[in-house]
Amino acid sequence: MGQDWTQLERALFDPAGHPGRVAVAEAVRELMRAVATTTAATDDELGEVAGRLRQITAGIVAGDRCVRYPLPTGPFSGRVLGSGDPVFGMFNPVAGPLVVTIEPDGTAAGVLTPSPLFEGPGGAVHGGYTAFLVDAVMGTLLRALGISALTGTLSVRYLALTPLARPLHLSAWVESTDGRKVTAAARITVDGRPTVTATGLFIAAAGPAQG
Ligand SMILES: CCCCCCCCCCCC(=O)SCCNC(=O)CCNC(=O)[C@H](O)C(C)(C)COP(=O)(O)OP(=O)(O)OC[C@H]1O[C@@H](n2cnc3c(N)ncnc32)[C@H](O)[C@@H]1OP(=O)(O)O
Repeated sequence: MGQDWTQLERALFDPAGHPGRVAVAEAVRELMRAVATTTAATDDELGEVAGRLRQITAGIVAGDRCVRYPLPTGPFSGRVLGSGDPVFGMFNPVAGPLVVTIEPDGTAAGVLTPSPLFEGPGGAVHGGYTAFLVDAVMGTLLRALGISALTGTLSVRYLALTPLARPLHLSAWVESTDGRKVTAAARITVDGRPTVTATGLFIAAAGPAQG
């Protein structure tokens, strides 16, 4: 494996260097969950909250893109430190954030308890969301292995409903490489039982890595 992310990149990426941005993202995550699930607040109360929230938003001033720090091109190992991306990003309220570690054996392992915001059929996790997670873990693993690649084809097999409010254990590994085509695989396990398996055919960049 390459050099440890913690030595080379932490100063640039560590969310500890941006406590205000991390705190506001976490507060908004909690807000989104409360808004989507509350049965206690009345419609009038929520209408009044909407007005206050719009004032806060106006004070923050939205941009066009998420704030993210440049990705290392790899190889790297250890805990993935996300900034603005929608899966790992400590600055992104939509992100879990998923905590993923690149293991010394060249695999990825992570854990996330999904928010009710991603509820799908049967009170379980939405299948599009689990597909999103496995794609991101495989893509990040490739990045950690020094391969800058985009997903060409993603195949997801849903073995069983993935329950909400339980820790999802994600893992990913590389199956094979054929020129620019890299096949990775991933799995989601809940309480020791696999609920999702996936295969990703990733196409490595022909030119220099993109951030
Ligand atoms: C801190 C946090 C870190 C975070 C780190 C970030 C990780 C995030 C991970 C998220 C991953 C994503 O969601 S990525 C976003 C979703 N993906 C995309 O938007 C990709 C959109 N598609 C494209 O840009 C393009 O079609 C590419 C790059 C996939 C391929 O175009 P290309 O580079 O011109 O490829 P081309 O020369 O035509 O083909 C090369 C070979 O690949 C095959 N090939 C080409 N396309 C495909 C395909 N879709 N599926 C299968 N195979 C394909 C061809 O048959 C050929 O095989 P042969 O003839 O050589 O045998």
